[in-house]
Amino acid sequence: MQQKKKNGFQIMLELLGMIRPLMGFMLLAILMGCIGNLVATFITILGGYGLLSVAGLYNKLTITTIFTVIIIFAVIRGILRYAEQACNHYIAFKLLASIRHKVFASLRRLAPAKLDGNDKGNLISIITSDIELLEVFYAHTISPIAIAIITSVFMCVFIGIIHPVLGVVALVFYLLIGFIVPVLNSRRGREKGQEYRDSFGELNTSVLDNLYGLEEIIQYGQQEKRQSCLAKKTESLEKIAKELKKEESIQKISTDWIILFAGIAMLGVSGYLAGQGEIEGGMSLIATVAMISSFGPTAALSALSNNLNHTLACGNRVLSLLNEEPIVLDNVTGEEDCSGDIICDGTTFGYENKVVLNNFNVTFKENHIHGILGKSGCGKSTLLKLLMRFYETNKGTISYGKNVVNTIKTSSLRKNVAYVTQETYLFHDTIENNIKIAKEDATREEVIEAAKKASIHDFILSLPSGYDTIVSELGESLSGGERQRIGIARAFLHKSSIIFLDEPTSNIDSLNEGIILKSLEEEKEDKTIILVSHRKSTMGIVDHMVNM
Ligand SMILES: Nc1ncnc2c1ncn2[C@@H]1O[C@H](COP(=O)(O)OP(=O)(O)OP(=O)(O)O)[C@@H](O)[C@H]1O
Repeated sequence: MQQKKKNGFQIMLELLGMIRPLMGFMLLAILMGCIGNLVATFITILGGYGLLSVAGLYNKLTITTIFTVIIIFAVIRGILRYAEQACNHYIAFKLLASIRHKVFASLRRLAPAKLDGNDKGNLISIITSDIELLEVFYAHTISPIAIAIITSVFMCVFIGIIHPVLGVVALVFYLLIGFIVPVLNSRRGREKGQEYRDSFGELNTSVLDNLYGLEEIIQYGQQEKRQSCLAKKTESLEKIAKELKKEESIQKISTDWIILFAGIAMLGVSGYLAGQGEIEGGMSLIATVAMISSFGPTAALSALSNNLNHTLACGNRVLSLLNEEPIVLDNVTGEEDCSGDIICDGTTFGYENKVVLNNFNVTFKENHIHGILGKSGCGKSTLLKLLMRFYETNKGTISYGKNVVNTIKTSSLRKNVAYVTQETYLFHDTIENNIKIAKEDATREEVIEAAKKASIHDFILSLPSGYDTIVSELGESLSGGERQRIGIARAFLHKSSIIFLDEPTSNIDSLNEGIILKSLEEEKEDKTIILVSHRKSTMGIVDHMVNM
């Protein structure tokens, strides 16, 4: 899957676009955050006024009033903080659920062609951890940015009322901490953030690869090599994580240092202004306290830039998946009729730059059994995939009767064609449900009838719970031939007028093969069957042979 190069701002805008339905909650969170943070700042400022009052330098409010207001502010701060966080998390988890739906819909749209050969580990890390990390963006990024801007403007005005020069000093430091440090920091760490997410996906792919190939690894003594390969990937991930942590430390140290310097600068400038008689001496203390105590939101913004690289890299991977264009678009309004001969007319097709079929012509007559022979890799399975419209031809046409395949409604095509692939995948469910995925409303009798035709009924009855046996309980103990026969039972149950079978009997003994072939022959009266096989015995039943 191709990831588009986008800058952080573009990614943020796209992620923000998704928040529209929950805008009310977001504004509420920002409002509560602003009031909460200002209240927290004013607790310290009021403390400053309290000190001045005790020293006899301030007399507009009594110390009791100041103390009472501080307590009220503290309670308000607690309530608002809780409500703000609740609001942000409500938005984040609602959005994560909706993004997950969109990602699954997108995978459905892209399957099978775009997902063919795609590294599944990477997809898994997008679906799980990348989406999960977007929580940071929705719950801990958007409102802090807005809160930092609003509270900083408010504090600049407050300090500016004491003296405009002090307002400008405050503005300079807010900009330094809330804008310049995060921008520089995220610029340094952007590539690293993307690199970290990509390496994480690669590690997932490797782990999956090793788990699937466990037997081959043991058989050919590849354990050490594979282990060292995994260790290398883990080490490189750790290296990137360390570098990101280093950037984070630099950011933290520089922010703390600037806050300290801001306090000193404010004290110096306000002290100078007090010395010049421009402001009262006590106001110098208030301006300094206001400056130091108001850095919470801007400092949080600065700290955000560490995670922002990670978050935006995740956002980019999720958005790339959502925006990916499928190779074949489903036809939702087309023809329903798939009856008639299946005709390939000048069919030409290639994967990327590799031509597999070149001007291929054939007619598969209706209600006949057709065999396809050809050396390995010549394109037999590819032809079946084209007939299923998993891919589209580059030139020439494929038609079912009078209808060209891409004018046929995709759901009709799927309903009218049963396709047994070389690998039958069994889901973690009962044997019955595994067969019933071909026809969800099938009765037990229909399932048994299909299983008998596929010569798997007796085997199923020999299992501890028969048709109710859970496949995962059997683990790997189902043989290749048993899996294949379950796949064939699905095709019989599907009750479609067309059946494509790709090497259906490659793992099946001749006795069971005989039963299946006999069942297929019985079906041919009203079915078009296309069989790909290297086995002479299987080809014995075909009416028409195509040599590719
Ligand atoms: N998704 C894909 N992307 C790129 N190349 C592919 C893809 N699928 C198959 N191929 C290539 O296309 C060619 C035809 O593959 P195909 O599976 O159709 O052959 P086949 O005749 O069915 O082989 P076999 O008899 O071994 O099953 C092969 O060279 C294969 O490597």
